[in-house]
Amino acid sequence: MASIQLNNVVKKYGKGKQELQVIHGVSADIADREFVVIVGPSGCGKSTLLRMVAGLEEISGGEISIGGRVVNELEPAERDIAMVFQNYALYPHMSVFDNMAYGLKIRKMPIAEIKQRVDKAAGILELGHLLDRKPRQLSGGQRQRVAMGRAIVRQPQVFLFDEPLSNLDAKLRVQTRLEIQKLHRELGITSLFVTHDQVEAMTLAQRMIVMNAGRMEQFGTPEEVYNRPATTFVASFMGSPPMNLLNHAPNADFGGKPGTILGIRPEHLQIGASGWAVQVETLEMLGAERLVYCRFGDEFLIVRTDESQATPGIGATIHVAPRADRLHWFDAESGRRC
Ligand SMILES: Nc1ncnc2c1ncn2[C@@H]1O[C@H](COP(=O)(O)OP(=O)(O)OP(=O)(O)O)[C@@H](O)[C@H]1O
Repeated sequence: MASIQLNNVVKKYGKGKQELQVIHGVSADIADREFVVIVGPSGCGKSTLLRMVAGLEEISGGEISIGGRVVNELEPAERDIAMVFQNYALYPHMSVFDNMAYGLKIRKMPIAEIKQRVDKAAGILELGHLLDRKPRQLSGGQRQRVAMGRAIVRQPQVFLFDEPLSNLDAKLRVQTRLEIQKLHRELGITSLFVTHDQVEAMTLAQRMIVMNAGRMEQFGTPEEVYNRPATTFVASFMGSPPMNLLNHAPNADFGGKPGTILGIRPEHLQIGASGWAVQVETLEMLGAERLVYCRFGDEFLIVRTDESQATPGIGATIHVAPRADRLHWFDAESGRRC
């Protein structure tokens, strides 16, 4: 059993005048066997949070527990975790087998058991035919699988992934994403996965932690985060193109109170005979779907349509109506969902 508890975790770098707080009290309960993605823009503190769980960064305040045991003071090797990094960190002069076996050898595990574990991991990751190769003789995707194999053979309580797919091309990322999902289904090891890519987060996560500037904005399933974003930050970070956030123009039409922001996703706006009069500024043709960028008073509105609708011309005035059951309201000052 390896749940992970983050209890008001704080991280500060530097001392005195140089002090910089980068994590501002993050709390989250991650269940045994759960796959949780930490997502947020560059610099929001997601790697720092992961490295604190790993024991690679000291914790400035709060508590981290793994499997019910407080690990604040424990060395990385004592935490029963395995980490997969973005740059794979393979030993170039060692074969694939030796790269996967290395961590077990230094723990003085009997060679027969090492062989059995490496063979099993190589089977799961389809690396069996590559065990004699050196890393330079592998593709990027294969190297990434070796890095995962090295984590698997340890049979840890927890997997920590730090942007492991960011060096792969688009096609390989999708494929490796599917492999990681399969791996998690088969092994059921509690996993924390860091990415700045919201598509990766939506597709991999059972639940996700959305971070912004060192704070947790929301912790929920992909559906919750997409359908009920807790803040304007989450609303605009998750979803491409982002949710439209309108400050004033149409609020009164829907009984919006002063000091509120109306959120509406581009796919929940319908072009028709009635609704808000907006002016088309640009169009983006994305194969099956189209994005219509409109000027709406002094605000901007993105509408997502498809080939079933006539494409409006640039400069035209069109009418768009939001789906009344898909409106989101946020407090203008705090940005929090009302
Ligand atoms: N050793 C350090 N000393 C001082 N500040 C640091 C140190 N390491 C990271 N930071 C700062 O902490 C903040 C969070 O960094 P972190 O690497 O966790 O962000 P991130 O969300 O993982 O970003 P990225 O996606 O770019 O890797 C940043 O502002 C960064 O500049």
